Amino acid sequence: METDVGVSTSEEANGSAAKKKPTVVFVLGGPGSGKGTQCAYIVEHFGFTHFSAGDLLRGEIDSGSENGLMIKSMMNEGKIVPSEVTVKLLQKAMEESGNEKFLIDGFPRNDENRAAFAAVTGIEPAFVLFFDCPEEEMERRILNRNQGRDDDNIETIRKRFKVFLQSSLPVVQYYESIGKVHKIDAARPVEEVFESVKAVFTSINEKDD
Ligand SMILES: Nc1ncnc2c1ncn2[C@@H]1O[C@H](COP(=O)(O)OP(=O)(O)OP(=O)(O)O)[C@@H](O)[C@H]1O
Ligand SMILES: Nc1ccn([C@H]2C[C@H](O)[C@@H](COP(=O)(O)O)O2)c(=O)n1
Ligand SMILES: [Mg+2]
Repeated sequence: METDVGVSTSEEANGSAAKKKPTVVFVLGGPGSGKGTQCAYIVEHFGFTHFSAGDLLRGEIDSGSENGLMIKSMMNEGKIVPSEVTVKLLQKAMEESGNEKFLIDGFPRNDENRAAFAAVTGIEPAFVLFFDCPEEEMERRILNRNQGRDDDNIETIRKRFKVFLQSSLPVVQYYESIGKVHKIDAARPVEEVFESVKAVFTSINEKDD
């Protein structure tokens, strides 16, 4: 097991009673690119807590909350749920976790998500992992996933790809423009992808020492 990654700190220079802000890494990539799979490995090796925005939203549907029906119908159309809902779920999950290092998977999905998270939490990501994978490979993976997700059908998958290109890629491009993206070739076998991911976290660990 590797040591923890302490990638960002917002402690004030004078060190007076300043509260350290959590370290957040956004994990982005198209539907089926392998975000959840790689996050499980990162958790094991680097001590992060993993939150998938999609999983939190599915949990909200299952809990029978008042937003459940709206979330379900948006997800079945491959649409992005209003940021207010998703940011609240992420903030609550982080507060309750007891950890200070988070992988946030599948978020921000659009510029509204990005701005709302920054405004509500005051947190900017330490960096962004972007899993780059061709659409045909992502489609193949999703169709073989068998996790019983309502949105893993070809009609919704195509809608999700369209939303990814139109709304999510521009967010990756924004973070690229400010030098925060580590792009990973995600079309390779799981272990090979993780070697590249590990190199990113290890090099950040070393820089921090
Ligand atoms: N590198 C890989 N090579 C082959 N299959 C993979 C690879 N990574 C993940 N998979 C498989 O592809 C499917 C999708 O992976 P995963 O659920 O991690 O993707 P995701 O990016 O989280 O997708 P989504 O955005 O839909 O939640 C899973 O069945 C997983 O086992
Ligand atoms: N920030 C987010 C993340 C996810 N959703 C919705 C829309 C997605 O199609 C669906 C599934 O997400 P995944 O598990 O594939 O990451 O959840 C959203 O509206 N906003
Ligand atoms: Mg996922």
